[in-house]
Amino acid sequence: MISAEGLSRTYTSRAGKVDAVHEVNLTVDAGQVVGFLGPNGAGKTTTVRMLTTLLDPTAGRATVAGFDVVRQRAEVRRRIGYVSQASSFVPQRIGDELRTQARLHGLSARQAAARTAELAERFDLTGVLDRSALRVSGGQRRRFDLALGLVHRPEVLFLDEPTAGLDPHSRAELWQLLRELRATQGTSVFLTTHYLDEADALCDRVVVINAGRIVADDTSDALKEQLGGDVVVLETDQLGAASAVVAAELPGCAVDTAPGRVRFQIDHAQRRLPGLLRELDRAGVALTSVSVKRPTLDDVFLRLTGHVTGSPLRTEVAA
Ligand SMILES: Nc1ncnc2c1ncn2[C@@H]1O[C@H](COP(=O)(O)OP(=O)(O)OP(=O)(O)O)[C@@H](O)[C@H]1O
Repeated sequence: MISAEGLSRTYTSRAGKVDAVHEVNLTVDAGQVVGFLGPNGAGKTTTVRMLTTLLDPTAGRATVAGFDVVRQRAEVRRRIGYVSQASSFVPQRIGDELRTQARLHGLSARQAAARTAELAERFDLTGVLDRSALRVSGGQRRRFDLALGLVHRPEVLFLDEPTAGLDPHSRAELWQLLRELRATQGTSVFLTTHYLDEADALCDRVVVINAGRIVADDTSDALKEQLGGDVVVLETDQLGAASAVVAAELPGCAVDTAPGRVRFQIDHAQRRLPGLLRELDRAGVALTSVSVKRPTLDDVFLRLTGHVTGSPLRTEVAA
């Protein structure tokens, strides 16, 4: 559905040249939901603008829904939906805007009214169809943006930070809608986000870009696996005996002890812990607690990019 080879964009300004996107290779299959992550200035928007025909690449090529983004711009546009970060200024009433968009995409007046009713129902907008998009809540506004992007039943939907600025409740609602969309429509989705948990929860694959280059492209689970397994902490007063059992059962595993606890890292802890716990019990080691921490996508992101993402969620939580 999306294919990019060597896709590049260099900006030239008075300050000099910026390699905003450098030789990006990318594929997104039909029905896949791919999260596109990167720190500020990494090249996400530039990539999305090229894939949505809004900006010409300076090198390389890309096809979306089978059409070239430069030579077959109109064909691409007909088949994609793009919900941008800054939703457009829409003074019209929500219902009118949905109908107008449907007519612009070639639907008859009757079909446009039917499509509007269908989208309003699906995105829970029925009660606000007579209101201007400037007079609804943030969550309703994002749902309206999404409905607008889907009016013409696009094959590929581009979402630029779809839940930025939403409160946790509206965010959860939007996640649910995106999951339903994926389950029922088979639409391919390319979603940029700063929220690592969003990529984890919604996406089949995560592509990480840093300084214009793709630095990871895999499932979030596979990326987490690369971090070297789960961190296990055993709380016990019998440090010597506990570390000896761990060392014997998990040869080569680095064991770190501190007063009251033994800590180590292993792959697939859930599968390997029961056997280890049996051996500890057999050796007479009393444990007061056992905890397992899976690496998070934040850990992966930090390792790949060296940045802590400017996650709006964290700011919200902290505020
Ligand atoms: N029109 C432009 N002229 C010159 N440089 C630009 C232009 N647009 C973007 N850049 C530069 O290109 C790089 C990539 O920017 P881009 O907006 O694609 O990043 P981003 O990953 O979307 O960032 P953010 O998460 O902050 O939105 C940055 O260094 C940016 O300053």
